Amino acid sequence: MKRFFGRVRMAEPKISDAERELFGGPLRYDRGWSQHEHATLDLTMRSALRSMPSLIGVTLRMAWHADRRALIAVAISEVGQGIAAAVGLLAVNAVMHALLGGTGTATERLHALLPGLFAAAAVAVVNSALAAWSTSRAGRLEPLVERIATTQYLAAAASVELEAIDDPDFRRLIDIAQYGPASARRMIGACVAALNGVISLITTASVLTVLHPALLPMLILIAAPRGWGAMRVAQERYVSRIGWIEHVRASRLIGNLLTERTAAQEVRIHAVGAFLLGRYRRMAESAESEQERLATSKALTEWVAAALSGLAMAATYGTMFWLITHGHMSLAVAGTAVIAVRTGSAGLGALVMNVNQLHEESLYVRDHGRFLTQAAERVIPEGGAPVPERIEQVVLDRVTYRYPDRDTPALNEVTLSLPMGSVTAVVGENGSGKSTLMKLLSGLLLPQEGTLRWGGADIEDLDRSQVFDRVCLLTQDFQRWPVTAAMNIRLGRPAHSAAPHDLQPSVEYAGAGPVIAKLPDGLQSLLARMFRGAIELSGGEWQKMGLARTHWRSATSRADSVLIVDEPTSALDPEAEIEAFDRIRGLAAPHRAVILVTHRMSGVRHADRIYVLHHGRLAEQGSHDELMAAGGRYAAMFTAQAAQYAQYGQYAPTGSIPNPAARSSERQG
Ligand SMILES: Nc1ncnc2c1ncn2[C@@H]1O[C@H](COP(=O)(O)OP(=O)(O)OP(=O)(O)O)[C@@H](O)[C@H]1O
Repeated sequence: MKRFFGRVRMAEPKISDAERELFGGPLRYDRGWSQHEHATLDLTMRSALRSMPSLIGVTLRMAWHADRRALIAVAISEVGQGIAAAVGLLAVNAVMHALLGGTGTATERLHALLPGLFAAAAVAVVNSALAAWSTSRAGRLEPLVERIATTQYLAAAASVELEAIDDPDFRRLIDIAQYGPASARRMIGACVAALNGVISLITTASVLTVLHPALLPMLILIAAPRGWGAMRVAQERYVSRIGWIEHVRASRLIGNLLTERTAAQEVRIHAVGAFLLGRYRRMAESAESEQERLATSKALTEWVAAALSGLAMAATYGTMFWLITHGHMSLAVAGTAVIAVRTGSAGLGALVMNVNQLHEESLYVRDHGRFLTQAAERVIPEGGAPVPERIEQVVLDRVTYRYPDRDTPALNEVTLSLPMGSVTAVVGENGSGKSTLMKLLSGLLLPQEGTLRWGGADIEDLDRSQVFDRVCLLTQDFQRWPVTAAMNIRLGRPAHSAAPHDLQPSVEYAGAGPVIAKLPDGLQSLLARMFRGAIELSGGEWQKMGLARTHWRSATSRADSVLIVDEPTSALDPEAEIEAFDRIRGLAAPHRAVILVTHRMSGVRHADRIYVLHHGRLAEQGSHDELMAAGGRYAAMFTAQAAQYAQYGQYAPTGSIPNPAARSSERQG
C-alpha cells in the first residue's frame, strides 16, 4: 500500500562504474536543480491547488503584457466552449427524452428528436469553431510570452556587474533560469487547457446536478483515482529527473567531447574515442534501467487508478440502476447522465493533469523570476556624474579586491597611476593579479577598499557606461565573433557606422592586410567555422583581427581614454610580436594611456613605467633601467628570459623594439 500511497521519495541513483572512473563519482556541477527537491516532494494535490492562483496570475500578467487582445479572445472562446458543452448536453437530453420518454409511433418519435439532434450538431460546429479560435490565439500568445521571458533573461544577464557573473551561486542561477522562458510558454497552453477543463467541468457538473443531485459526487468518485494516478506518475517522473540530472549531464558531456572540434585531435590520436564510447555505453545502460523502473511503476500506478475508477463507475451505474428501478430517474435522464458522467470524468482527469503540469512548469518560471530579482539587485547602476573629456590620469590608491569565493585578495593595497600619453607595463608571475588589475582599471570590477579615480572623480560616482566608453580592451581571450571580418572589426564600437573603406586604416594598422587578402570575399567573409562557407583563422590571424578592432575603437574617440592590453601577442610569431608591440605602444597618444600586461619581457622594456606584481601586491616599480639596476624580481625575470633567447641565438630582447615615446605622436598624427 505504501508503495502506492506513501510519499514519493528521492532515491540516490545507482552510479555506473564508468561514471565513478571518469568523474570520481556522480557529477555534481549544478546543485541548482536540487532546490526543487522540497517543492517536488510537496507536489501534492493540495500544494498544487494552493499555488494555482499566483501561478495563473504570473502567466496571465505576462500574456496580458504580450497581447491583451489575444488573451481576451482566448478567454471568450474558452468560456464559449464551456457554455456550448452545457447546451450540447441539454440537446442530448432532449434527444434522449424524445427517443425514450416520448409517446407515439417510432416515426413520430424520430421526428420529435430531430430538433434536438440539429441543436447538438450546431453546438458541435460552434464548439469546434471556438476551439480553433482559441488554438490560434493561444498559438500567438505562446511565442510572445517566451520571447518576453527570454528577452528579460538575456537583458538581465547582460546588465549585471562582472562580479555577479564570477559568483558561482549567481552563475548557477543564470543556468537554471534559462529553462524559465520555455516553461512560461508551456504554461500558457496548460493554463488554457486548465481553464477549458474548469469551465466544462462546471457546466457538466451543473447539468448533472440538474439531472439528479446524487450524480455529482459519483462523478468525483470516478475521476479522483485517475487524478491521483496522473499526479503520482508525474511526481515519480519529476523526482527521478532530478535524481538523475547529473548523470544525464555526464552522458551528454561525453557525447559532446566525442563530437567537439577542440577535442577531435586527441580523440583520434590518443584513441580516446573508443575509450569514451565504451564508458558512454555503460552509463547509458544504468540510465536505461531507471527508465524501465519508471515505466513499470507508471504501468502499475495507472492500473491501480483505472481499477479504482472502474469500481467507482460500477457503483455509479449501480446507483443509476437503483434510481431507475425505483422510479427516481427516467430512462432518458439516465442516458444523458451516462454521457455526462463519461465526459465529466475524462475532463476532471485531464484537469488534474493540467494543474500538475502547471505546477511542474511553475518551478522553472519561479527560478526565472528569482533570477530577474537577483539580477536587478546586481545590475550595473545607471546614471552618475559624466566623465570629463580631459582626465589627465587614472589613479589607483591603495586598492584591494578579493573574489567572492576566495579567502585571500587578488589585489592588495595597490597604488599606481596611468598618465595620458604614457605606456605602463605590468608584469608578474601567473596568478599575481594582473588581469584583476585590468578589470578594475576598466570599471568592470569596483575596488572593495581604496579608491580608483578617473581624473579627480571616484569611479563609484561616475556614470559607468561613460567609463566603459573610454576603455579599449585587447585581451588574450578577446571575443572571436562569428560574423564577417568587417563586423569583427566594427564591433569595437558597434554604434559607429562603418563602410569597408573606413575600416581599411585599422586593417593596415594591425598588419591584417594579408589575412584579409586571403579571404574569399575580403572583409565581407564570414569568420565562423560552424557555418557553411565560413573561414576559420589561425590564432595569430585572429589576434591581428583583435588588434584591428582595438584600433577601430581607439580611432573613433577623441576623448581621454585608457587602452588595456592583456597578453595580446601570445599567438603571434616572434616577428609579428615585435611589430605588434610596436603598434600597440604607438597607440599611446596625448589623450590615451596604454597599459600593457605581458609575460614577454621584450615587450615591456621601453614602457615609461613598469609595475611588478607579486601575490597581489606591488613588489617593485620603475623604468626598465631602474629595475635592472635594483637587481630584484624584475631583473631576475628579464635576465632569465634574455638568457633563454640568447641560448637559441635569436630575437634577443635588446634593441629589437623602438621606443614608443619617440614614435607615438607621429603615428597618431
Ligand atoms: N573569476 C575569479 N574568481 C575567483 N578567483 C579568481 C577569478 N579570477 C582570478 N582569480 C584568482 O585571483 C588571483 C589573481 O588572478 P589574475 O587572473 O588576476 O592573475 P594574473 O596575474 O592575470 O595571472 P596570469 O598571468 O596567469 O594570467 C588568482 O589566484 C586567481 O586564481
